[in-house]
Amino acid sequence: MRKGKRRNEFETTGSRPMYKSLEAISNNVEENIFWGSISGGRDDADLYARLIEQLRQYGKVLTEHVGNSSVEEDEKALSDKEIHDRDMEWLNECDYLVAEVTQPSLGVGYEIGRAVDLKKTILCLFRPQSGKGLSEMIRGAENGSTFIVKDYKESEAPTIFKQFFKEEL
Ligand SMILES: O=c1[nH]c(=O)n([C@H]2C[C@H](O)[C@@H](COP(=O)(O)O)O2)cc1CO
Repeated sequence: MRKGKRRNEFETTGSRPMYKSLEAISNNVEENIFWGSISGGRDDADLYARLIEQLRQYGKVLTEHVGNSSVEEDEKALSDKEIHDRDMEWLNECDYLVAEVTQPSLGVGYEIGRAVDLKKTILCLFRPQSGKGLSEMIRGAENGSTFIVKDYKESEAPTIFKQFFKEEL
């Protein structure tokens, strides 16, 4: 697990931030978030599910629904406001954020902006082989510490996650 140096300003070594869920505090688990396109297009949904599976090694993934093939149907049970407010609550609770940004998504872009504002630690993953381009507003936010952008192939994801969670990226 990652140690102190990239912790956001609300966290201090040895104590849990106040906004974490009681479950996470009592079980002493990291809570992480995975983001990927939903309304923006589901072409990469199977990839999201595989990445989420890998992320489970590093703590609880609060947003597992992003990889579910039935997510659009499932989320119909909630209002837009409920989805937004739930996701913002998870954002407040979480330790680290991973966004697959190859498929452009307004929601993912919005969430990344909110996460930056909350001084969270963010990893954005982009696949150049897709032939798509990544927004300069994402690539240009890279700071080598709390906002990491990695061009990758799926086969490289395990190593990238290992390095990210060990603070070696
Ligand atoms: O039903 C939803 N549930 C949900 O959690 N989201 C969040 C999680 C995703 O990372 C992100 C996707 O945004 P978009 O739908 O604009 O592609 O927004 C988005 C939607 C649909 O907009």
